[in-house]
Amino acid sequence: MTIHLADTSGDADYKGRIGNLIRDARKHRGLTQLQLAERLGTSQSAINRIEKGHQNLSLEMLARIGAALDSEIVALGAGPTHLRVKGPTTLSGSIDVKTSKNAGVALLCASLLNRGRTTLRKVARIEEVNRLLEVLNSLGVQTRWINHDNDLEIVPPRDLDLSQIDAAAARRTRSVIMFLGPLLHRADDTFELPYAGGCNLGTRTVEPHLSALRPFGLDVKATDGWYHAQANRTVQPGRPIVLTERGDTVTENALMAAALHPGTTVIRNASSNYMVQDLCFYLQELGVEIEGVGTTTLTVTGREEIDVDVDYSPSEDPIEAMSLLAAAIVTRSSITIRRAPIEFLEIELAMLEEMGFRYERSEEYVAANGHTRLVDLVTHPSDLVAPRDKIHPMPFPGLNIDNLPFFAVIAATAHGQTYIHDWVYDNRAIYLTDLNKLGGRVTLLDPHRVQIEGPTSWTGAELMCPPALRPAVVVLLAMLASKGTSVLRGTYVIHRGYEDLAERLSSLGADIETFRDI
Ligand SMILES: CC(=O)N[C@H]1[C@@H](OP(=O)(O)OP(=O)(O)OC[C@H]2O[C@@H](n3ccc(=O)[nH]c3=O)[C@H](O)[C@@H]2O)O[C@H](CO)[C@@H](O)[C@@H]1O
Ligand SMILES: C=C(OP(=O)(O)O)C(=O)O
Repeated sequence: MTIHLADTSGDADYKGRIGNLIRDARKHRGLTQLQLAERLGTSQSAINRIEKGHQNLSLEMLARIGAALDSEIVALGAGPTHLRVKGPTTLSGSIDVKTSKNAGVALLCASLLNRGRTTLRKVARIEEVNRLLEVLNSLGVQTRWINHDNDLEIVPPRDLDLSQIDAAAARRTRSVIMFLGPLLHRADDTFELPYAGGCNLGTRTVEPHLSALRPFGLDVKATDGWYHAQANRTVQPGRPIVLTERGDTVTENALMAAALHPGTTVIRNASSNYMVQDLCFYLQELGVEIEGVGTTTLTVTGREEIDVDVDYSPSEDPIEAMSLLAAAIVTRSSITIRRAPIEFLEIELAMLEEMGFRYERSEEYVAANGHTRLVDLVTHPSDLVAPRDKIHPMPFPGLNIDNLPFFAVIAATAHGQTYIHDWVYDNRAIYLTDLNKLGGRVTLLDPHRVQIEGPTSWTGAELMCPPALRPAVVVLLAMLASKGTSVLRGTYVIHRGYEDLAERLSSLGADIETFRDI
């Protein structure tokens, strides 16, 4: 993938300017061209060409140069990125599923419980994680990517300082709400957090979080864009905490509050979803006792203080695995999806089988967290038919709500009419009608239900990313199957949850270019 220009100054001029920046940064670091080449595993003549502006540079190479020179100037952070997709594509080859966004963000929040060093292995290097790292850094937490495997080291300070919190970063992610559980124990009696942000999926209540934390003595009022929290540490849960919704992050907040509460807490109607399980396994490594992992009743015996150097490997992302399955299905491709967390995909695969999807799966093996069952999946081009019944999500072990949008693009390739019922989010189904701009026939019956008529003859078009992660990826996948050139603008929303998705699809044979307006 190559950076292209949308301005009039010309490609050569742009490459020359980048080359100058790299030369200046190298000199500033006191390195010779040869020394920089050695750091990058390339030749001195390649560095010479880059500095002279005679070399096309991939974003990955620019990132590596930035890391080698410890220099922001080649990070090219400014301006939105867009994708240009040429189709239709047939994919081939193998791809590994990366670790999940949702476990990643939960574990970053949970690291605040620990006074010791947390090392997280192969963390998804995505914008959602970057925003949380910015917030953690602003509290005085030291974080460091320690190698090219995306292993991340987190060292909290003795005392957290919330006075300089990076509110701008915090407001771009909803996950910051999971700071409440740890901060209840680690902050002053009175503290403030900026309102949580994230994708535009309609109203997402925070009330279940507040009522789950109230039994631990946390009282939160929301005014002027801030949560004003008051912790009364003499209050302890006297009876089981019954969640009113089986939410993932609310369960995680309750777990984190319970982890530093030295008594035993019972959490009922807990989510047993994948990210909650990863959090439980991490907390167990910290010495917190948890019974019932994978069920809806969690019994947690916390600790007065946690000060452990811990090493944990979050598991692979079922939503990324589903995204890759959808990519294979809509492009009628045979690919191998390695490291798919099968226990969180079983219902999705059963539904796909009912629609006529053909695939093979390997023997199961265990993820690096020592618990989650993985398989390799080999997809085959399949003629799909619409399912007889509606497709709808349920809390785990149901069809995952974040996987539901992928069934829209899959249904659009199937013969017949498919109904999809998203009872969870007020706004997400609406964005699925963006598929119509590429030739889809998606009818919004009401804000929660769509009817999809297939099969579709996809045609390339230019559109903005819908302001929601999964629908944006769904549009990108339809573009892979679309005839001609498509442009997808403003892809931050995709980078929020996927690491190098365009590059990785390109490595399977997709024709995708990233470009910016500068
Ligand atoms: C960082 C993270 O882990 N994010 C996930 C988490 O967000 P998170 O846990 O923040 O999800 P929310 O609490 O916002 O719940 C999502 C929506 O579902 C509704 N709801 C949820 C549970 C329930 O039993 N009844 C009910 O009505 C909520 O009111 C809300 O409208 O869970 C969502 C639902 O699985 C996923 O889409 C998100 O990817
Ligand atoms: C809705 C999602 O996540 P978040 O909770 O980060 O908005 C998602 O992953 O699709």
